[in-house]
Amino acid sequence: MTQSNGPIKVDSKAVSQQLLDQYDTFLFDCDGVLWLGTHLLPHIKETLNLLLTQGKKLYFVTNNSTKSRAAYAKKFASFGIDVTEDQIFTSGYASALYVRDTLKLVPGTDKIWVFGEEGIVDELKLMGYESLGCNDPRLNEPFDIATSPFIAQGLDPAVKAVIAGLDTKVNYHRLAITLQYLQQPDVKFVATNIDSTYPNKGHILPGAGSMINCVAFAAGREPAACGKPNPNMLNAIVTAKQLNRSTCCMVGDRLNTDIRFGVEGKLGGTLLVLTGIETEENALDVSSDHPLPKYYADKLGDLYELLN
Ligand SMILES: O=C(O)[C@H](O)[C@H](O)COP(=O)(O)O
Ligand SMILES: [Mg+2]
Repeated sequence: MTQSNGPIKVDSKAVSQQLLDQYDTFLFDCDGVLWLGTHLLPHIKETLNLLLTQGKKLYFVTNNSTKSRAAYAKKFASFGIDVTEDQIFTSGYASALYVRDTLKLVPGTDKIWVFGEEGIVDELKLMGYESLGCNDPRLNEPFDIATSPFIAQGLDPAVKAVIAGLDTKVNYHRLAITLQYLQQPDVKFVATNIDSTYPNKGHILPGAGSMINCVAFAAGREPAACGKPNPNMLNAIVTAKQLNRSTCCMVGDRLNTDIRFGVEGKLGGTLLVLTGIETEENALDVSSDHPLPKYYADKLGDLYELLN
């Protein structure tokens, strides 16, 4: 059933075709839209192929910073989906761009402390930056102020920024040393993204924002958050790919990141899918603090199923 005022549900062949006809470019969120962890959602491959056969351009815009763009290309390949690195944008990449283009840190001289995973380190490395923290095995040791090498050796004065993101190895040692850097007033504080939760198969798990808030609260500081809905991330994509915003559609599973990104970024359309974070009730809640999508669907694969 479609709504006359508010989001239109993609629940018929006509609406599915109407949606496809309006846009020449689709920006896809990944977690909760394409997959849940290592589980590919139904008819994703078929939907992407359908769009390609209709001549659409496809880009993938994820707030998940745990993998680099190169690692994501491999993840797509593992599902038998042919996506190249230059179609992928991550919040880790957006954070590295921020360090280089806004903070203007000097590669080879300035270092970055990473409270997060490899995806951030790899993107920084491509820009010539050395990072500390992340998966340094010494951080896996239980924290003891008397024995922590990070406390004993003191802070590295070359560290000029902390980048914080989703860290599935989070522990007190990582939190404690990250806080030491954040107590330095000249060390900038960068967050990959603000997602409070992360959808996996059958479970909603703590997201990057929940971990970042822990160190932000301890430090009494507010980070610059680089992923969706930050317009700088969209500007970077629009410029790199020379996109016409009015013919782009953002597809996501979260209102306060994906749909806000599309609406405030003045993209022609937004499609919310219900395979991740949001429910149908949220999608239709006109009293919501967040912008509502133009369209919503139970799942992305419905675009394909309704047309076949
Ligand atoms: O907490 C996180 O980092 C996010 O919940 C998650 O990984 C977001 O990924 P996206 O849905 O943007 O692909
Ligand atoms: Mg998502």
